[in-house]
Amino acid sequence: MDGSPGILLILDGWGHAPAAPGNALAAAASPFLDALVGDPAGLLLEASGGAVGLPEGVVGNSEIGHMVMGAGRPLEYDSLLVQRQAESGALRTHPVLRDVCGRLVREGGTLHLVGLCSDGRIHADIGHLPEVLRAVRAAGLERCAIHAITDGRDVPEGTSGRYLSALTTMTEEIGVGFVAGVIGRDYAMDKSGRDDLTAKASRLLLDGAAERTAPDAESAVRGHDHDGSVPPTAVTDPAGTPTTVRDGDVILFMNFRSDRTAPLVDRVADDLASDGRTRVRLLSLGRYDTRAEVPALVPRADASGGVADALEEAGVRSLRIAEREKFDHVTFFFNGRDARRRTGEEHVLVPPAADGPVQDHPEMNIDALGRAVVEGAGRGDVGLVVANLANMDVVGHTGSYEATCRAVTAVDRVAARICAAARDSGHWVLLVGDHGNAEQMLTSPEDGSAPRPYGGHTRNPVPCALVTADGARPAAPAGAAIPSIGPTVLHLLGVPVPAGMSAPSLFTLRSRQGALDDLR
Ligand SMILES: O=C(O)[C@H](O)COP(=O)(O)O
Ligand SMILES: [Mn+2]
Ligand SMILES: [Mn+2]
Repeated sequence: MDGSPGILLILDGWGHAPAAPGNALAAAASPFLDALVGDPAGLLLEASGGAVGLPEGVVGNSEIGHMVMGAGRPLEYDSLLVQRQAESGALRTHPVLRDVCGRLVREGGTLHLVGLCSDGRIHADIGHLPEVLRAVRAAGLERCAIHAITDGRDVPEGTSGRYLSALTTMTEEIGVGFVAGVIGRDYAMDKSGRDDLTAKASRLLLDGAAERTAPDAESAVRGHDHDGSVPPTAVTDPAGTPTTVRDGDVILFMNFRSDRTAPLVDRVADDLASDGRTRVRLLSLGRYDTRAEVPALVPRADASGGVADALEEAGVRSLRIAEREKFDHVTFFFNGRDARRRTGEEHVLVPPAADGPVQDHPEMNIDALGRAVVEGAGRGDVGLVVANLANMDVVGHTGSYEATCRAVTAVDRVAARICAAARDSGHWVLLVGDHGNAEQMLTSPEDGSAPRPYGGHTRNPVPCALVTADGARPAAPAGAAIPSIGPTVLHLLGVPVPAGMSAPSLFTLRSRQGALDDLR
C-alpha cells in the first residue's frame, strides 16, 4: 500500500434532487453536506438502472449499491436476470418448472406461488408472474395457489388493493391461478428477528391459519390503513375452507431478493419438517441465503474479485462498521455476497440506541457509530474503514418527512465530525450515497391527486465527495456511477486495482480532465 489510509462513508439513502417540497435534504439543517454538494467540485454519481446492473429505470437499492461499490463494476442484479428470462421466454419453458408442474399434474398436487404483490422491483416484480402462470397453464396444471404479500414500502402506501386486482385480472386472462391468502410484508418479510410474525406467515401459507378470512383478495385489504401490516387473511371458498399445503406440493417463492424472504423460507422448511410433510419441495426464483437448501430457477451473477479480495491480497487491514440494519451491506454485500471474512477484516456491529418506532429516535445510534469510526481509523494498523450511516434510508422508509429531516441533521453532524477528525489524523474520507431516498419524501399519484408521503428509494443520482487532509477536491466527471467507488478506494490506498474491476476510478476520470494527481 503506497497511498494513504482512509474512510469510505456510505450515507444510505443520500440522493440528490433540486430543492422542492418533500426534499428532506434541502429542508433540514445540514450545513456540512450542503457545502459538499454545493461545492463546484462535488460529484453526482448514477446509482440506479443500467448504471449499476438493474433493469433500466429501476430505483437503486442497498444490496446492489454496496455490491457494485465493492466489486468495482456493475453487476447484473437478480431482478435483471429474472426479467431477461421472462422476456426471452426462458422462464415459461424453464425445465425445472416444467418438470415440477408435470409431476404435480400426475399426482394431483398444487403449485403454491408466494411473493410480494407489487412492482417496486426491489424485492419482487409482479410482472414476473404471468410467465410462471403461462408455464403452469402450458403444463396443464390446474391447481396453482397464489399467496400474496402486500407492500406499501417499495411502492406508495395505499396501493395494495390495486395490485391485488391486477393479480386477479392476470389469473383470469391467463386462465390459471387463484389467490389463497393475503398478508402484509411486516409479517411475511420481517428481517428484524420477530419470529412470531414470521411464524404467522408460515402458518397462513401452510395451513391457511388466519386471523380473518375474506371471500376474495381485494376484500382482504379493503379499509386497512397500512399495506404492510395487513393481518394474515385466508381467502376461502364459499364454505369457508382455506387452502393448505399438502405433502408432495411445491412452493415457489417469487421474490428475487433474499434478505427479507429468507427468514420465511427457513421457517417454512422447519415447520414442514416438524409436521412431517417431508415431500414438499421448495423452489425460489432468485437464489436465497437460507439455511434450507432451496434450488433457484435463475442463478446469481458472480460478484467476486472486488475490494475485499484486493485488500486481502495486499495485506491491508479493514474495519467494517454499521448498525444492524446495514451491517450485512458493509460486510456480506460489499464483499461480493460472500460470507467469508477476509484475512485482516474486522467487523463492528453498533448496537441499537433505543427500542420503539424509528420515527421517534431518528438519530438511531449514530453518535456511537461515529465514535467507532474515528477510533477505528485512529488505531494506526487499519488501512480502510468502511462505515454505513443508515439514518436517511431507515428513517426515510417510514415516510415521515419530519423524522427524516432529523435523520439528515444527525448524519450531517456525525459526517462533519468524522471528516474533522480524519483531517487531523491525515486520513482521506470518501462520502457517497448508495441510492436516493431522503431527497424525495413525496410522490405525485398518476391520477393527478395531491402529492402523498413516500418512503421508497428513488432514481436520483447520489452525491459523492472526497475530503482530503489538505482540503483539495476533485472536479466533477460526467456520467460516472457508484461502481467507480471500488477502484477509487483502492487508488487512494495505493492498492493495485484487480483487472475485473471494470469501472473507471474517479481518479482516472479526473485525470482525463487533467485535475487529479494533486489530490494525493
Ligand atoms: O427491504 C427494504 O427495507 C426496502 O424495501 C429496500 O430497502 P434497502 O434496499 O435499503 O434494504
Ligand atoms: Mn441503502
Ligand atoms: Mn432502503
